Amino acid sequence: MLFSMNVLAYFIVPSFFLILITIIYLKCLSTLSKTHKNLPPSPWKLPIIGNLHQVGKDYHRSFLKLARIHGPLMLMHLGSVPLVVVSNAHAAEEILKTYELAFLDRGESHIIWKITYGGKDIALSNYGEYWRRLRSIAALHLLSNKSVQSFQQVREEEMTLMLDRIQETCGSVVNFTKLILSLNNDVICRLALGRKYNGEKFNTMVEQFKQLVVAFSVGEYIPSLSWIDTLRGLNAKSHKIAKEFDEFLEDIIEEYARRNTNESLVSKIDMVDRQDRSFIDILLEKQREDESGFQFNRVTIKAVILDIFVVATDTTFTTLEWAFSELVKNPLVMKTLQKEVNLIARGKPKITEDDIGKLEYMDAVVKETLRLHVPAPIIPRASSQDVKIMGYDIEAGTRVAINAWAIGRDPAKWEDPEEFRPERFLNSSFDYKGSRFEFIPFGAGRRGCPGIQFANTLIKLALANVVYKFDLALPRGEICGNMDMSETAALTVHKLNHLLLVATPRSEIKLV
Ligand code: HEM
Repeated sequence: MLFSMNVLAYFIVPSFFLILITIIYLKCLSTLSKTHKNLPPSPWKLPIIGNLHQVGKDYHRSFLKLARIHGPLMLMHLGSVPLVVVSNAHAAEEILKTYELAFLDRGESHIIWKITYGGKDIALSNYGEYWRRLRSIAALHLLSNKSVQSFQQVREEEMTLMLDRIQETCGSVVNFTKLILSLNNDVICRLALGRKYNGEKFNTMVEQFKQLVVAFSVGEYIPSLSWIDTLRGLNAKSHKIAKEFDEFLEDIIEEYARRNTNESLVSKIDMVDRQDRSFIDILLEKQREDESGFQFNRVTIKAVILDIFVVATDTTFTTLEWAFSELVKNPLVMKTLQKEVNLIARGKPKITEDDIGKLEYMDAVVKETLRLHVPAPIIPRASSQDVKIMGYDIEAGTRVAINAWAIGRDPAKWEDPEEFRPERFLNSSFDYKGSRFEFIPFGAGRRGCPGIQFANTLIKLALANVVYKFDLALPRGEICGNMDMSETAALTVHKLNHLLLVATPRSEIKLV
């Protein structure tokens, strides 16, 4: 007993204090080194929730409001998650170009990961070999110029259907929002899945999926409170939607796989040469061909299709909706565009895809729409290493939100930024790829959008043909200048209220 008391007195107690002092010392050292870091300016924050209370539903606006006080590179804390918000072209250039390699990840997001097979798609997978392989398959075989051209017939057929629907309204009110939405969905379904899916069940499934992508998850920012998500039913809901989508895609892929197995070798060769193969056809073929050991399985195919479906439909649809709205709101712009389209069409019944490249003013109208109504207001990235940006330390694992919406209307770069003036893009060096960082609707660099050509072709084809064939006006003689342009933030920034227009066929005289 005496011996054990001695051991306690001479060894254990001093050792315990020694360990305690070492821990405290190391903790102090790490805090000291952290505080010695030159972190970007931050808004004040509350315990546990950090800056969450300062971010509204239209987060791009909340971020800009705070950036006006704290600067173009601002560090926030959403719960326990550090987030750097980038709000001007110079800071965006540092992230997307100068130190691009440090910012090629997306960061992991609970709910989205659950419904996208754990980030196995192109848009969410972190930078690395898996992403590189997927991205190159998409760029070379799904979204290349050649591939986009091969779907010309699908686009033109769907566009003709839309024009016929407008024609049938005989000058009464048309819901343009619904028209554009169905044009987009039908084109993308036919390209990605091989046929149209637009029944009530399918539309609800897509809508619920999009809502989940932007659903606020408490557990994501405050892990200790993740039980709230379970209580709110968010986890169950995401599980249900993921399962529904998975079964839907699984059935389609299985149908394709069965069909391919039954086909003779000759018809398989025919398939490769066919111009209208769907993305599933192409992906299954890439899976069969792959001998590199690349992890290309059913899940990969489903994730890629899901990706394209979600990113392609909403962004392209939103751009068209805003473009038509701005054209109606600005009659002079509409007139100039109609003049250009008439000149190129020379009385032909329709504008074709071959005409589109000649429409310079149209290009400026699309760019101005994307500047003022950038569909994806925030470009998400994450840092994979410690790096210094504009003299500030950004730690590895920090999420980054590039506020493309704020950058597109920065008065330091744009004269009268709130005005819709396509002329500012005429004879300018702006392209869609983000070579000038005050205009980055498609992001920039290695992770920039691979769907630019795909989106642009459909947007310009639809715009050109509608304004060529119809004069558009607001219903009940409403005045264009007072047009409702309120926004709502969902997966992308939409018009809050549907776009209702009256379309009058243009007379033959006006078309030549
Ligand atoms: C107006 C239409 C569109 C806009 C404004 C848009 C915008 C964007 C933006 C901002 C990004 C992130 C870029 C970055 O991190 O630098 C992105 C990524 C992506 N977009 Fe688009 N997009 C559009 C249409 C499309 C279409 C039609 C497709 C496919 C058919 C598509 C496929 C993708 C994919 C796969 C990615 C992920 C790229 C990666 O992470 O490597 N997008 N898009």
